[in-house]
Amino acid sequence: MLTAQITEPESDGYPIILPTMILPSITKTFEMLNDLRQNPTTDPALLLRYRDRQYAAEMLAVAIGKLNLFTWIDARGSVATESIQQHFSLARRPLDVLLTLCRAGGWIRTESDRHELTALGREHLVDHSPWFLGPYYAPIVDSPIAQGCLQVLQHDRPANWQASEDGNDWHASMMDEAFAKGFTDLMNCRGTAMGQVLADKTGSFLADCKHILDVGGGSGIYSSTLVAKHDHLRATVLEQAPVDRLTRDEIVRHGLQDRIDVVQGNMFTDPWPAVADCILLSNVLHDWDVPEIRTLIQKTAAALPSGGRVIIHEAFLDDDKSGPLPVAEYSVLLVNITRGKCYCPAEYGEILADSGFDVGPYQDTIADRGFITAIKR
Ligand SMILES: C[S@@+](CC[C@H](N)C(=O)[O-])C[C@H]1O[C@@H](n2cnc3c(N)ncnc32)[C@H](O)[C@@H]1O
Repeated sequence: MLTAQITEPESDGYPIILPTMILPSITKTFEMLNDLRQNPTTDPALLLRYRDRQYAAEMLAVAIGKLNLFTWIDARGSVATESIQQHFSLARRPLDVLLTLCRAGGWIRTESDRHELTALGREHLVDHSPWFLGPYYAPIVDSPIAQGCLQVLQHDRPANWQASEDGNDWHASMMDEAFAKGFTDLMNCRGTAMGQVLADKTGSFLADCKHILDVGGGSGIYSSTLVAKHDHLRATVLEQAPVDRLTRDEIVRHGLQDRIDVVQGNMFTDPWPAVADCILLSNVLHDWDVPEIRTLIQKTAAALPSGGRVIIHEAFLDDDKSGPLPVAEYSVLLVNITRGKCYCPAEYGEILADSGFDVGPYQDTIADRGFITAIKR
């Protein structure tokens, strides 16, 4: 990206760009691109939300137009999750995501695992109400994304939208070089500002740490922002092929190859490098279901010394799973393209505690993301 320096407006209202001013300005732009210590001054949350909420309307359309879920709940007054699951033959993971979306949207409320409609849900989502809005969603109820939502709800299998053309899910698609490049770029651009804020907010937690292991680190952007802001840190990124090659290129682009190395490996089946006193799991656990999360957290515990630290960074639900709405919407995207969904701090906290960690409080970072920390006992 090249920019030219723009001078103060002249009397005719147009700025004058002098050739001699262009070179220092270009240099400044490249310096800014490489200076990972410089945070943006604005909040990109809405720009990310438009993209992150992409599946939510279709999931609601399916709940109204294919299941008639709200009319069914209303006829029963209140229902348990298991009754919904059995009656509609739905899988546990996507049903949890759908119910979270419904609570966050304010259409149902849940107490002791029993769900009932709110006034908003009863007036606008029940098919015999005079204010029923079902027909408003009819045009999208058979769209490819809606069909994918229905498939996930019924079969718990990610649909293939946003994966490669051959119908692989996201995980299999990441083995393809071209797909992996596009998706790693996507995560990298999102990670710059998020990584900078994460680095700011974890400063005191990392004060006594020396080496971070960034598991499933993608482009390595979080390692890069952490070491850029904290001079005492080094990092190792553990990534699978072919992403690991992209990771190396990105780290060289930032000039951080002397402080960050990259190890190629499968985080589930290969041993993790025993180098770290802190492990970062950024946007990794939310790609997986609970058994895989338990495995990754147990491997985290095994790779750390006593007193070792862990940071889980991603988009978190509130512990009662009634919001925040942007995260509930993002969870619909994740349940459709990965084997995971968004979780709350309490869910990870329980697994961390079982695996020998003392768990710290949740903290926000930027754009609906945040992190929890834990220290190995
Ligand atoms: C959603 S991305 C997160 C990337 C980065 N940590 C971030 O926060 O942007 C998940 C990453 O996990 C990596 N991954 C998935 N399965 C893996 C495996 N079995 N072993 C190593 N890495 C894996 C993917 O290649 C991908 O880069």
